[in-house]
Amino acid sequence: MRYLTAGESHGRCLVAIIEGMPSNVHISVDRINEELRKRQMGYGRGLRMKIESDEVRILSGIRNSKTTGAPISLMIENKDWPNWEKIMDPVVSSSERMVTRPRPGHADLSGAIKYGLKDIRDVLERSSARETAIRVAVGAVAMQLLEQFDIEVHSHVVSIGGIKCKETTDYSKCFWDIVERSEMFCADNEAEAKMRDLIDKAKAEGDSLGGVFEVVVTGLPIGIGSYVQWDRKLDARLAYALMSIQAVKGVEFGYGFKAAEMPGSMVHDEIYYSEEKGYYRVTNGAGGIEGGMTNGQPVVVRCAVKPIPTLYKPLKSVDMRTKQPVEASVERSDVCAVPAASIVGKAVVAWEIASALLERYGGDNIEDILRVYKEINSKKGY
Ligand SMILES: Cc1cc2nc3c(=O)[nH]c(=O)nc-3n(C[C@H](O)[C@H](O)[C@H](O)COP(=O)(O)O)c2cc1C
Ligand SMILES: C=C(O[C@@H]1CC(C(=O)O)=C[C@@H](OP(=O)(O)O)[C@H]1O)C(=O)O
Repeated sequence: MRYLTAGESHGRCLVAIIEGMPSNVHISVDRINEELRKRQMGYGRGLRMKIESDEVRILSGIRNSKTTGAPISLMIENKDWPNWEKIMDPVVSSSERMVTRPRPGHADLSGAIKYGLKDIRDVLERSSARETAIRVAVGAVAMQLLEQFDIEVHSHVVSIGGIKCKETTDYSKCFWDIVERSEMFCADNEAEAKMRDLIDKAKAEGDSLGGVFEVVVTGLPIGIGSYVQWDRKLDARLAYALMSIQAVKGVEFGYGFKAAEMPGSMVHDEIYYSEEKGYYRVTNGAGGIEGGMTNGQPVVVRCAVKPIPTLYKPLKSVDMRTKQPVEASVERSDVCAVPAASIVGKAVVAWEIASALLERYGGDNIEDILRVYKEINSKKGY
């Protein structure tokens, strides 16, 4: 499967085209909108989230709530568009609110130089994480394919600005209920309260914060992904997808960077076999992936998100018109978007897992794929 997105942050809308989705998969629009709603949540977001109330419109490829096998096109309208219509007009030129003071940490400076753009607006409009709204819609379609196989994708906030949640490896349904009830997607109320205070402090000081989120995929069979070619390794594909999220600066699986400090005897997950379970493990240091393939354990991947680049107390910059020292531009911004990023993470992981699953079990319609899937996975051992 593949998809592309288009659209500017303050343009009319965002769109995506999905290609290669099998037919007869039941798709609930409410389920997509639920993910879109969650992406808008999280303490620390700016005023833009009060303007937007994202809802997907399905333009093609789904009829009577089922995929037809044809390309699926999705659209989300920007409610902010009427406020930007003059500035963003595709035909009539406007020099209103030109941006010439690049923000350190954003795409502004390199983007303007690379594309030869005088107005940084032409960079920020597309580099903006507004684009992640449509990626979440795409991911919510992939999640509904995975649900046919009882594969679930979840995410939660692990830390913000250095404040960490209690560690957990309990990925039972009840854990997810707790996370879903929290505005910050954090399962630790005490930590969440401290995170909110820290966000208030950063906001008052004109600063911003980053953090860490974790995505967990449960219900996976052995053998999704492959070791035979570099670009088919599932961990590599997931890392690529996650690193493509605006502000994600690090990815680790299982014990991740900690494994580099531990002996092999404590890192690797010993192998057991029983008639009832087949091959199984009792630990998950590998984060569910060995040799670029799922090993039957939950996939556990964490992402480091850097602090938001736009600061209300701006950093030093240079005006690209005059080359004089100035303060970086600031229009409006989030202070912290780690909870939102965790929902985007969940979406891109769902997409990669769904794509790799289809490569493993093939088929043009969901019934054929499920038949092959059940036949292969009914064998407990080899
Ligand atoms: C959900 C989300 C919301 C974001 N909101 C903002 C924001 O309000 N202001 C800002 O400067 N950056 C924001 N960012 C981060 C920038 O988009 C990102 O840092 C920028 O595109 C540069 O890309 P890079 O950080 O991956 O190098 C956000 C990121 C995410 C994931
Ligand atoms: C619009 C979204 O996030 C935006 C991401 C973003 C950036 O630079 O990445 C900058 C801000 O844009 P604006 O200046 O319009 O407020 C955020 O609000 C969104 O997440 O839907």
